[in-house]
Amino acid sequence: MFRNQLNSTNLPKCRLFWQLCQATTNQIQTQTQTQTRQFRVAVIGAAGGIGQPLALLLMTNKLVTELALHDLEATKGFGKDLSHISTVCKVKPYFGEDGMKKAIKGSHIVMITAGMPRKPGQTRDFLFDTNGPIVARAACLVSHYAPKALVGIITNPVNAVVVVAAEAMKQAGSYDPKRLFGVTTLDVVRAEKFIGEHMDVHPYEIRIPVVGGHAGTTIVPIFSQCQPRFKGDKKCIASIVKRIQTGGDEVVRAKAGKGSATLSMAYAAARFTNALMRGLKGKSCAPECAYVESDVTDAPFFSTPLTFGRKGIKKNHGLPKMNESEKKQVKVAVEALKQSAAKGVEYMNKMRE
Ligand SMILES: NC(=O)c1ccc[n+]([C@@H]2O[C@H](COP(=O)([O-])OP(=O)(O)OC[C@H]3O[C@@H](n4cnc5c(N)ncnc54)[C@H](O)[C@@H]3O)[C@@H](O)[C@H]2O)c1
Ligand SMILES: O=C(O)C[C@H](O)C(=O)O
Repeated sequence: MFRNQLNSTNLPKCRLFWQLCQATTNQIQTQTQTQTRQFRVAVIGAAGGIGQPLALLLMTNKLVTELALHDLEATKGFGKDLSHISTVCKVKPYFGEDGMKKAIKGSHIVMITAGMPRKPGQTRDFLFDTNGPIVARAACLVSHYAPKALVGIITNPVNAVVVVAAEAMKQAGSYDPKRLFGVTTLDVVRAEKFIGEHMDVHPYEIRIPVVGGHAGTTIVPIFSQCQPRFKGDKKCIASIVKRIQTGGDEVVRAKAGKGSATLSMAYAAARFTNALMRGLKGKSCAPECAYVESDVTDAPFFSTPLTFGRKGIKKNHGLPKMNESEKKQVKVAVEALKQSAAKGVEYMNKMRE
């Protein structure tokens, strides 16, 4: 129809009409895109092994409007690179000590991945002295400049530094336990992958809660609640549990001194961020496990399945039904997590003195 009109003698008028139609269509498309893409997400430690692939995955998430990328190292180069990707997401690179505040300000979600990864032979706990202060500072800035933001902490040792973050936020004057999360999604991702491989089922179809914390025996996959029902004997379960608990060591060894899990972690963090954003939008999402302040056990922080909403945690589903062996594993985890939490609190108390 438009082509016919364009062939007529009335060309200038038709062209104007055509341009108006085009402009309206573009406007509608842009509005639709911006209506669905509406969150500013800050990645702190963005130039690192996890930060870069996480930024790439978030760039392609329809819910992200703006990515604030901060690192002590320069973020301008890879920020520029990302900014050429044909999505409507804007990239804002920041660096240096001052840049963190600017990256955090105005963000709906802050993902913290800043800090050292471990080397073969080291435990995650070994990183506490280096990474504790980094997380404390970031948490303090969130408290001041984005007190309503949801904060995901990836930096290790998660079991202790999430407590450091909580204490830092309390000291800074704004802490909401519903908005602070230790990211343990990689343990769930590993469980889905290893169980999927064992049962010859697509990992997307596996659902299994992994409760506790994020180190060794504090990682407790609840096989009795695996869906579809796990097929395998006790020996088989024990060997997959062990592999999930030591998945991080497996990668650290394979990388032979060049860091720890980055790509699988970026995948897990992107999945977790997406779940947080769906909650913020009031959309439904399958529960995800995360390490949060909790009264589910005697440990002050504990990972259990959570449903997210507009203000962070909407529902903590608590401990799933467990068999005797799983209950024993949780007991062991609780004792270790009490110690990790005490370490985090003690550190922040010393900082205050
Ligand atoms: N939660 C988990 O499941 C999980 C999984 C994998 C790794 N991790 C942890 O994530 C952390 C990061 O791992 P990575 O492989 O990306 O390390 P990396 O060394 O590749 O990157 C870390 C980045 O943090 C930056 N950084 C350091 N101090 C900073 C500060 N004060 N402000 C801003 N940026 C700062 C560094 O410049 C670097 O670019 C490690 O502590 C690692 O143990 C956690
Ligand atoms: O193992 C590590 O140090 C990194 C991370 O916590 C992981 O589980 O891969």
